[in-house]
Amino acid sequence: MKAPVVLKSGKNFYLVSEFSGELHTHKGIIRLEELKEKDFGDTIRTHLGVEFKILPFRASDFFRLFKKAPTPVMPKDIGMVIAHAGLQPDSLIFDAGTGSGVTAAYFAYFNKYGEVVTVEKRPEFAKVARENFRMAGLKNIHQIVGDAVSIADCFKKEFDLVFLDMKNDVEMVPKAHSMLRQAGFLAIYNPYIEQTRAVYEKMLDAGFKDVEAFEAIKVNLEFKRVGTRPFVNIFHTGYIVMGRKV
Ligand SMILES: C[S@@+](CC[C@H](N)C(=O)[O-])C[C@H]1O[C@@H](n2cnc3c(N)ncnc32)[C@H](O)[C@@H]1O
Repeated sequence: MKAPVVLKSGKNFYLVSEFSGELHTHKGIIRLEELKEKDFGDTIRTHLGVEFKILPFRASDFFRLFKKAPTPVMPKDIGMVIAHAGLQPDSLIFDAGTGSGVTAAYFAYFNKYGEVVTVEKRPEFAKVARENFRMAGLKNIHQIVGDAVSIADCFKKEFDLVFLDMKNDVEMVPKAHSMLRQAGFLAIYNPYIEQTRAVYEKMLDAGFKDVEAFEAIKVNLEFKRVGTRPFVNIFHTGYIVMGRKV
């Protein structure tokens, strides 16, 4: 078994990047050298005797265990974009801004034979994302540090999907139209309604078709002895506007 691995006890998860030193958890200290003799599915104990299950680091852990710089997009929203765009695994994707790299990582993971170009203007965030991509073993991501608005001019009509989660997204809309191949999709994520309306209108102006604005709300079910009811951890994350170049 090789690093990285995930240690799980109840609802607590830890990402371990090397099998040396100590991991201080809120349930006690784990000597990481002991992991060298273990396999996935085994358990390891803290000095207080609490067991942690050893699991592989998978895409389902990206959102939970990536180091966070700016707030990442949640899997429920990324999943909507991937399905709505009918993403094929050999696509060319433009992602701006990179932020913590969660969106770019999911795009790269589900785009095994393709490439992701991700652009971030703040070098310190790009560094966090780079480390996340390395931990996740993702090799099909190309990082650019700079302003996506000017970098967009360097690309031709070659992208299958452009995803924007950044400032100046309205300004990016016509540029995204030029960068997309025929039948390619633009998806824009925004936490606020005013900005969502602005990009929606700009997408219509720029010639995008089938433009839709929506929100994905995840409602969990709580099963109790007295009955079952819905509960929502986080009600609102962001609005997504999607349109197609046809
Ligand atoms: C909310 S974060 C993106 C989170 C990312 N989608 C994720 O899932 O981890 C927005 C990022 O856009 C970057 N940004 C804002 N304007 C930008 C621009 N014009 N060019 C490149 N990056 C930009 C910010 O620095 C920030 O890191």
